[in-house]
Amino acid sequence: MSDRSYYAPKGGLPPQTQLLTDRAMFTDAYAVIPKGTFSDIVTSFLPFWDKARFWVIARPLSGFAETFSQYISEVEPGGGSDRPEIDPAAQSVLFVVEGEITVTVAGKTDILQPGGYAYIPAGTEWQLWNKGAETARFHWIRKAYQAVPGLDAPEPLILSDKEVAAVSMPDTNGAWSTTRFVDPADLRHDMHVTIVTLQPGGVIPFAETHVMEHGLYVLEGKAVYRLNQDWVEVEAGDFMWLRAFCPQACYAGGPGPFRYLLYKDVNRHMPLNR
Ligand SMILES: NC(=O)N[C@H](N)C(=O)O
Repeated sequence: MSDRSYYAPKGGLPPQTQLLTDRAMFTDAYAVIPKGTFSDIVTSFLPFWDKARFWVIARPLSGFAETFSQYISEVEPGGGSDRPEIDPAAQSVLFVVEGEITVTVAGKTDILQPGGYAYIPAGTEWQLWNKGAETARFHWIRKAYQAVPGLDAPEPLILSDKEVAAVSMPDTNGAWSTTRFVDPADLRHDMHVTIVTLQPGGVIPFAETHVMEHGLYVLEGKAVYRLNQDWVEVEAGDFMWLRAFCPQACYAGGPGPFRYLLYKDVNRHMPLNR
């Protein structure tokens, strides 16, 4: 551990006069972790990382029903890791929101800036360092890869949201669109991380109720989101975790686009009880 002061909480709490707990929610069907709650005292540190801290915003809870973990990751200049992952079963998606990270995946190095996306297959050697002058912030989403006999493992991907066209959802005339980093027809993948964009006034017009679990991190804008039987106001910086079959819909009520990073488990059979 090079610099111990980095690992101490720096303060950064809301003032004693302010109560920000009203929007945080944890229910059987969903959780809302609003941005005001990502304070210094709720961070995690991880083995083999330097000058890095993580807000764990999703993790498998029951050990069976939930599929993924998601971290908001913060790496100071000069920080990073030569051994970021310790679980050979874990595949990862990285998505940069601030600053710049240098990522080497299977010996190939790329620099990712805001909007940068990396898919790192399970069992792949990778390294990540912040060689820039600013603190870097990125999402790190991990899922145990479900291999299927007869299907090859997917290869690494490095992309940016600027080079992937958003595709309008059917019959919405662009009011609701999705940016897909992975071809939905590529069944080697068992998780998708996409960007969903709703234009002002755009809606998800019915309560989607499906087996896929979600992590939703709001990148931009404001909306009211239907989570199970509740309508919840959300804005940029908030996180929502939705269990399988949690009904969900949305109304983008802010003056600008509403965009979120969406995790979804896909393309696999469900385990059966024997
Ligand atoms: N809440 C969502 O954005 N859900 C997506 N339509 C989805 O499940 O793909």
